[in-house]
Amino acid sequence: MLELQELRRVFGDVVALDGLSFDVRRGELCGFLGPNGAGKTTAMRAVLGVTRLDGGEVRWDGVPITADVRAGTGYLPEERGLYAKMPIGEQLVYFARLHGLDRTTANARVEVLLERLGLAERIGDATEALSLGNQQRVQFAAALVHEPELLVLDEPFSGLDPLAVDMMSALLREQAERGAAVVFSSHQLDLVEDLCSTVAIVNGGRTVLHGDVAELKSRGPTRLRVVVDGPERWIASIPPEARVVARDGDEFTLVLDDDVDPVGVLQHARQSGPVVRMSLEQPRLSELFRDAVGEPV
Ligand SMILES: Nc1ncnc2c1ncn2[C@@H]1O[C@H](COP(=O)(O)OP(=O)(O)OP(=O)(O)O)[C@@H](O)[C@H]1O
Repeated sequence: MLELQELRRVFGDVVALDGLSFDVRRGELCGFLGPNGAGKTTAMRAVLGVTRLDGGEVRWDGVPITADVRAGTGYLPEERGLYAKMPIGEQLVYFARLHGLDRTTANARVEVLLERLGLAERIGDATEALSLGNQQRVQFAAALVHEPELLVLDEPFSGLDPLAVDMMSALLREQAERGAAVVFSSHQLDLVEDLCSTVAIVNGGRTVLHGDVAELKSRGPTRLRVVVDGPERWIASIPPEARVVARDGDEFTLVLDDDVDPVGVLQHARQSGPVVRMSLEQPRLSELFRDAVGEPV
């Protein structure tokens, strides 16, 4: 398991990490979220030892992370780095070999990965001949070609088309399923909600929400979606414990305080006119994010 414990990093007047803590277990796919400047890149760089810490500790399997573990980690850095002139297949085999794979295994892995990422035809092309999105696919392949136990990816999905997002999502899921601890930063909250088992949300260098996605959603406030025929009279008398957070024509979304009985709210609505449709819903991750961070993404 990867543990970030009370990480602290200061750049001049800026406190980039202010006691940031969370952990990622093997088999877990963790979305690392936070507004711009929240400290995600700095924290990931600290995990890899690319930036030093002013306090706190990164641990792997219960002990301070070693240079060997760092060297074996699959890392997609913010500043992407591929050899511009080298054919992508050769390059990936080279990275795999650096991580100790024999040539046959390296070749086989690279072939499969390029196929899975829709780049099989481009195996002999130089990086610089590829579009930026395709270069990113190659960079992504470079991070996981050696099947690392720990994968740390800085915004792997940014700027990718939906097909690439699907391909990379499937590969990331498989990495976690084979037992790797996977953490990646993203601003794509719906994608993270679908893909990740856990999330860590940071703001101002501190963790403001961390845990299992399903559990966090179930703990969030209940939402009631109601379609009422002729709702004007009802709206005027909705109790303050049931706040209308969205309206689309006759469809209302209400957030209910914990102690409010949705049935009571419904009965109240029925007195104003026929209720055409109603459903109880859990909050979206984007709402939990906004609540935790206190501002829009
Ligand atoms: N090398 C540096 N020198 C000075 N300040 C830095 C440096 N690196 C990061 N910072 C500052 O630390 C804070 C955290 O930055 P960081 O890049 O970790 O945020 P982030 O969460 O990755 O943001 P984004 O979502 O925009 O990528 C910011 O205020 C940033 O300006």
